[in-house]
Amino acid sequence: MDVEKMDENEWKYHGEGNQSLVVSHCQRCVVLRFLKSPPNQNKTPEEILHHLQNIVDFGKHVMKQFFGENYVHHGEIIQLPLDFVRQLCLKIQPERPECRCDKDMDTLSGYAMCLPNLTRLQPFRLAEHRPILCIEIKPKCGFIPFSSHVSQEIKHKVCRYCMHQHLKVANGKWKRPSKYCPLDLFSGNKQRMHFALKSLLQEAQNNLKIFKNGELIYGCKDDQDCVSDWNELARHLKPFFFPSNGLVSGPHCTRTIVKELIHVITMALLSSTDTCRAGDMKTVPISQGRSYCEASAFNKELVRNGKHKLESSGLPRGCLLYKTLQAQMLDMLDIEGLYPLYSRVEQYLDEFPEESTLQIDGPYNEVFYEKLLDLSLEDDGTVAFALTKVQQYRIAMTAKDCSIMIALSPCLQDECSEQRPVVLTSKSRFIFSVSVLDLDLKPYESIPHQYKLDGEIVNYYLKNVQAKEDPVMSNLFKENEDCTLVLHKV
Ligand SMILES: O=P(O)(O)O[C@@H]1[C@@H](OP(=O)(O)O)[C@H](OP(=O)(O)O)[C@H](O)[C@H](OP(=O)(O)O)[C@H]1OP(=O)(O)O
Ligand SMILES: Nc1ncnc2c1ncn2[C@@H]1O[C@H](COP(=O)(O)OP(=O)(O)OP(=O)(O)O)[C@@H](O)[C@H]1O
Repeated sequence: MDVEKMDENEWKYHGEGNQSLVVSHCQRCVVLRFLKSPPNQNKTPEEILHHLQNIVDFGKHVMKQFFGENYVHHGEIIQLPLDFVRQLCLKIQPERPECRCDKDMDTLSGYAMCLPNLTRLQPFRLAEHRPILCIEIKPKCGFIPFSSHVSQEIKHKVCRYCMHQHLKVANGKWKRPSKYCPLDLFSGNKQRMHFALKSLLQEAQNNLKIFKNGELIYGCKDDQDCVSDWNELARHLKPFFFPSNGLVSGPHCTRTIVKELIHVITMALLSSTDTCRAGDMKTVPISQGRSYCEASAFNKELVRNGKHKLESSGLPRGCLLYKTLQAQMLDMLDIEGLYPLYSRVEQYLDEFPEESTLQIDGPYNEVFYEKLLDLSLEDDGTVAFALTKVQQYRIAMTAKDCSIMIALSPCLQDECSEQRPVVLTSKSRFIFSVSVLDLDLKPYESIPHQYKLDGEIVNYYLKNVQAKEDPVMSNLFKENEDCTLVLHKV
C-alpha cells in the first residue's frame, strides 16, 4: 500500500467493537483497524505502537500456534499520514452506531493495523469480483466450569452466556434474551448446532453478522436496533443457494433458504482445514465438565418432551471450534480459583515493580508461548505457578471473546479441486474458508473486573431467575444430573 497516496474517499466505515474501529477499502480486500480510547484519555504514539506491536506479535507467535497458521491473520502495522487519518475519522463519524461513540478512534498516532478483509477474502484466491457470502460468529464460552474452586453450584449447571443474558436484558443492553447457548454450538452434534445457529439468526445480538460482497446484510448495526427479517435475508441469499431461480418466494422459500444457510455454516464449522502446534496439546478432557447447559432452550425442550438423550457428538480435532474450545479451556481454575493467584502476582509486583521478566505486557514471543504449555495444577506456592495460570487465563478469555469468519463463494463442479474444501447444498456448491479474528490478548488489569462481573452475573441469576424457575423443571433436571443416557419407557 502506498501510504503517501492515501485517499479517505477510497475507504468506508466497516464496523467496530469496544476496542477498535475498522474501515475497509472500497475496491481492494483490505481493512485498516484503528485502536479506540475514551475521550481525553489518548495514549501517546509510542504507547499505541507498542500496543499494536503486541497485538501483531501475539497473533503471530502465540495464537497461530493454538489455532493454526491458516486460521489466523495477524496483519501488520502501518504508519499513515495524520491528515488522511483525521479526514477519514470525520468521514466515517456519521456511520458509527451511537452506542459505540463513548470511545474515539485514535487519530493522533497515525498507526493502524492493516489486515485482509475477511468478509471479502476469496477462499483460495479466486478472482476478486466473484460473489461472496461471509458469516461472522462470536461464539463465546463453550464449556461449563469444572474447577473445584467454583463456589456456586449453579455455575456447574448453567453456562455463563445463558446466565449473562438475563443480566444484559435487565441492564437494557438487549431487548430480548437469546435462545442461543454456546454449549449447543460447541457440542459437535448437528441437531444441537442447527438449533444454536437458528437461535443466532432469530436474535443476532452481537454474536452474528452476515455480509454479502463485504456489505453487512444481517445483524445489529446498533445495539438498540436489531431486526431479524428472515424474508429480507432470504431475498439476499436466494442467488447463492438457488442460482437458477428454481424456488418460488414465500414463507416456504424463506425457511428452505435459512435451512440451507444453517447447513453450510455447520459443515464449515466442522471442517478441518488446518493443523497447529498445540493441536495435540493435552488439555482437560471435555467430559470433566458437563456437556450441556440446563438453561439451553434445546435442552429444556428435550426434557419437557421426556427425552433425556443429550447428545454431544464431540468436535473433530482439526476444526476451528475445537481449537477455540481448547484455548478457552486453559481457564482451568475458573475466575474464582484464579483470582487469589492474580493477587499473588500483584503482591510480587508491589515488591518488585520494575520486574519485566514476567512478560505481563509482552513481549509475546516464543518464550511466552512455551510457558503456556505447562498445564500442571499443583500449586507449589510460587509466583511462577501463579503467573502461568494468570497468563493461561488471559489466553482463555481471549478465545472466549474472539469471532469466527466463514467466507463462502459459489463454484461450479469443474472448478472444485481436491485441495479445496467444498460444501454442497441441494442446488449449489461452495468453496469456503474459515478464519478467526479479534485475538487481542485480554489485559492483565481486567482480572479484578472479571472477578466482580462473575459474581454479579451469578447473583443476578440466582436471585431473579433460578428462584422463579418451575420446580417441576428442576426435578426433571435432577434426574439427568450427570448427563448419562437415561431412557424412559414410553
Ligand atoms: O465479559 P463479556 O463476556 O460480556 O464480554 C465482553 C463483550 O461483551 P459481550 O458479552 O460479548 O456482549 C464486549 O463486547 P461488546 O462491546 O458488548 O460488543 C467486548 O468484547 C469485551 O471485550 P473488551 O473488554 O472490550 O476487550 C468483552 O469483555 P471480556 O470479558 O472479554 O474482557
Ligand atoms: N480483518 C477483518 N476483516 C473484515 N472485518 C473485520 C476484520 N477485523 C474486524 N472486522 C470487523 O470489525 C468488527 C470489530 O472488530 P473487532 O472485533 O476486532 O473489534 P474489537 O473492538 O476488538 O471487538 P471487541 O468489542 O470484541 O473487543 C468485527 O466484528 C468485524 O465485523
